[in-house]
Amino acid sequence: MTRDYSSFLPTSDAKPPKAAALSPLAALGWQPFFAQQISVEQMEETPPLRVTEVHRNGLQARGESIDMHIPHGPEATVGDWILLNRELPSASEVLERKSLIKRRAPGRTLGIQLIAANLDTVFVVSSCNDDFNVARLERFIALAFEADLSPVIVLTKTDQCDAPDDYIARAKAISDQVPVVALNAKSDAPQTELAQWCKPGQTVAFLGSSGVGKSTLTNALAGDTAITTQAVREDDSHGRHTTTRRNLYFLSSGCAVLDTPGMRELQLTDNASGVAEVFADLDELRTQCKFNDCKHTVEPGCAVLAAVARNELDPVRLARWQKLVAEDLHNSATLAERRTKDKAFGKMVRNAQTKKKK
Ligand SMILES: Nc1nc2c(ncn2[C@@H]2O[C@H](COP(=O)(O)OP(=O)(O)OP(=O)(O)O)[C@@H](O)[C@H]2O)c(=O)[nH]1
Ligand SMILES: [Zn+2]
Repeated sequence: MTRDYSSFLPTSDAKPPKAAALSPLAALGWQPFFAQQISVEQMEETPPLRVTEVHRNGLQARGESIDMHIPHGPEATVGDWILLNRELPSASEVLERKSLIKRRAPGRTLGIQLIAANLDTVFVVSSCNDDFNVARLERFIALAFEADLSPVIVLTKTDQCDAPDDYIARAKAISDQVPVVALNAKSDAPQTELAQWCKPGQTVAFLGSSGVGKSTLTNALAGDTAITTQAVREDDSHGRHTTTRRNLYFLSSGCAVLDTPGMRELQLTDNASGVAEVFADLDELRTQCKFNDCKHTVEPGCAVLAAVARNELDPVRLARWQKLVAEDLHNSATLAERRTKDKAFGKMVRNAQTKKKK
């Protein structure tokens, strides 16, 4: 039997297939992961809204034909989905997150800052110049892995650099799980080079220090979508006002982009598995050390030090790994201590109150 496949072949006047039209919610990044958390009745009663901005006095959130301010209440960050409580918006519920980027709050000794929720891809941006710093890239990548995200390294300003290949090689050496893209952010390159991660219905973000080209990349992806960078005034840890921004933009292509301010200080906390994933080889090697609690400094039978001695491991990279592990342990421990103290204090207060009532 001969089969006729002609109906599957493109006809001579075939036009390129159009991107499937997204529903209004899908265009905001609504995905099956969120839909399965609520019933159709709940969708009507408490419509889902996506948090597009975080302000000092609340959140800005958008849904189907809704764009509104939500007063403080839900513990949400940019990218979160909340179920709007129409009577009491501040009591709106936050849906379970697909991914969450957090860091230790800068300045303050304790506390966690939620940076972005429900991203699909995070672009870790650095430039082919003095900004380039392997330790900082590893830090951002550990943060992304810990957040359940697949990171991509983007190296900008290739047009201002004589030897971008050197930067590209160093970036590629960080992890074989992380693709590296090098480009001139001010050209057409971002649209094509980043296209595979910026599909309709996806949410992406750019993370990196100030001046590496995050806004330039956002604008390049936006094409003709007008993007106005809105400055948001926030209190910093010392009660001073600082101008920051963290906005989620919805591009006409159907992709959502989060533009974050430059982050130089990035302290990891509760990030052990993210660090282990970046340094997967070292994490494997350490299991072969003679002692379980080996610090890989002077111990006999240390498999890590043996690899250094055989020139199979760069001691500088080892030092970076040890620093991140130590920092994460320290920050996670102080936070856990604080939580225990808070609990103990709460109990003491409750006890005192019950005694008073008696
Ligand atoms: N030549 C060249 N200039 C670039 C490139 N990427 C960014 N720039 C320029 O670098 C400067 C900083 O870029 P921004 O996009 O504002 O950097 P940012 O990361 O958003 O910085 P913050 O807003 O401070 O976090 C701007 O003047 C850009 O035009 C690039 O690939 N090539
Ligand atoms: Zn060891």
